[in-house]
This record gives sequence, C-alpha cells and structure tokens, in this order.
Amino acid sequence: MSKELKLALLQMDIKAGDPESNYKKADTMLREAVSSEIKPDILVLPEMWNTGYALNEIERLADKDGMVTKTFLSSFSKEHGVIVVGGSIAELREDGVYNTSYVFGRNGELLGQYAKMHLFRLMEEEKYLQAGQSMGRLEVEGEEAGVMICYDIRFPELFRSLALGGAKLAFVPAEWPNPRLHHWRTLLTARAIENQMFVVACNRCGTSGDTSFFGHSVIIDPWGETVAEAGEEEGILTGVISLGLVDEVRSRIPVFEDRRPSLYTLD
Ligand SMILES: O=C(O)CCC(=O)C(=O)O
Repeated sequence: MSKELKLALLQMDIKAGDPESNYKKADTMLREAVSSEIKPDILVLPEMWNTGYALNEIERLADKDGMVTKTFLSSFSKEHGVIVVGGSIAELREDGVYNTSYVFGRNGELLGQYAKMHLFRLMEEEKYLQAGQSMGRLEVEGEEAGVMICYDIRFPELFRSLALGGAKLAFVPAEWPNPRLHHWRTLLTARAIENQMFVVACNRCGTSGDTSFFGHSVIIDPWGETVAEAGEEEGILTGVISLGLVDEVRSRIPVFEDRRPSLYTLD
C-alpha cells in the first residue's frame, strides 16, 4: 500500500534570545497549519527555534531537560492528532547544552529524539554546545525515518546509514544562512537521489544580527524532484508525498543491491 502523507513545514522567523516570543510564534504557526485546508499529518519546525543562535547566553536560555518544549509539543500533537517533528531546541542537560529535536506522535507520545552530532564550527557551535552521540532513528506511521539537523546534510554517511536501516524519509530542521543557498539545495537533492528517499527540510527565515537566512524550506522526492519549495518569507509550506515512490525508485534503479561495500577500502 502506498502511504500518503500531508506535510506542513513552518518556515519561521526566530527572535534570538527571546524564547517567550518564539514559543508564541510557534504556537500560532502550528495552529494555523492544522487549520489549513490540507489538514497535515506531519508538522515540521526549524532548528533552535526556542532561542535562535543566542550562543553567548545559551545556558541561561536553554530549556531544562526540554521539559517546556516536550510538554508544549506533546500536548499539541495529542490535541490535534498530528505528528510534530519539533525542529530542534536548545536543551540544557547536566553536562551542557544540546541542540535537540523531539518528534511526537498522534497521541502525544515521544516517537524519538536526536541531538545534533556534527557541530558547525563556522558558527562556533562547538564552543557552546555538546555534540549528540547517536543517530536520529524513529518510526513514523509504521515506516522508518530519520532526523538530521542542518550541517548534518554535509555528511552523506549519516543519511546512508539511516537509509540502510530502512529509512524512507529524512527530516532536516535547519538554520541555514546566506549565502549558501546553492549548497543547501544541492546537498539536500543529492541526499535524496543517492539514498532514494524523501528529504523534508525546514529552514528558518529572517535575520539575526549580521546573519540572514533565506528560508527555501523544501520537500524533495526520491528522484530528486522538488515537491514543494518556499520562498524567503515566513509562512507555511505544504506538500503531499507518497512513500510508495521510495520502493518504486529503489526497485527501478537498485542502488542498494548494487553497492559493493567490501571493495570500498583503501588497501
Ligand atoms: O553547513 C552550512 O553551510 C550551514 C550549517 C549551519 O548553519 C548549521 O548547522 O547551523
């Protein structure tokens, strides 16, 4: 059976260092998305949407053990019977701050969580954040899926491992800035084509200090075709995908059967 999923990506402007206003904005956009005509099954938020990149004050601003965010997203999922891929937030744990994504199911249950494992040095993440130690694997509507965050798309091994584990769908919350729109599009498209999977990437928009973010949240199918792509403005991007296309593409060009991993060695 070919599973159809209706998606809503919340391309949100984020106020650095102002969680209160960001929670309000997320709440407004989530409500807008569930009442939209498409009636989405899955809603996706961008990266670090609670605090933005207020890294200097991140320990003070971060959500302790993610409790505020988990309560908020879990009750929203349950109230509306939807799946929420909660982008990511700054989460304060005992050993520091993590860039963490939570995914909640239709009954408000936690389907999975993932802390960003590749920290982005260009934005000095490694000075302020702790790196996650495991992949973001989860099951969505009975299908294997993965969550990766922003810079992770530069690491094809991560996507390939998840795809080898059966993932048909990858969610990518991001705060990907100008001027690297070309990298954003190309890397996301490559990850979709090489792994023959859907890639659902939700970027932020707006500016933060000297950094501007181009939006262009996008849904890409396993052929590398764009199902839907946003512009630069704040708003909700919707699209419908059919997971049956993954099996179709994988049987037409059997990349996974044709791999020769025993030969991929240097000696
Ligand atoms: O890799 C890039 O160019 C952007 C990555 C990034 O902004 C991030 O991971 O926060």
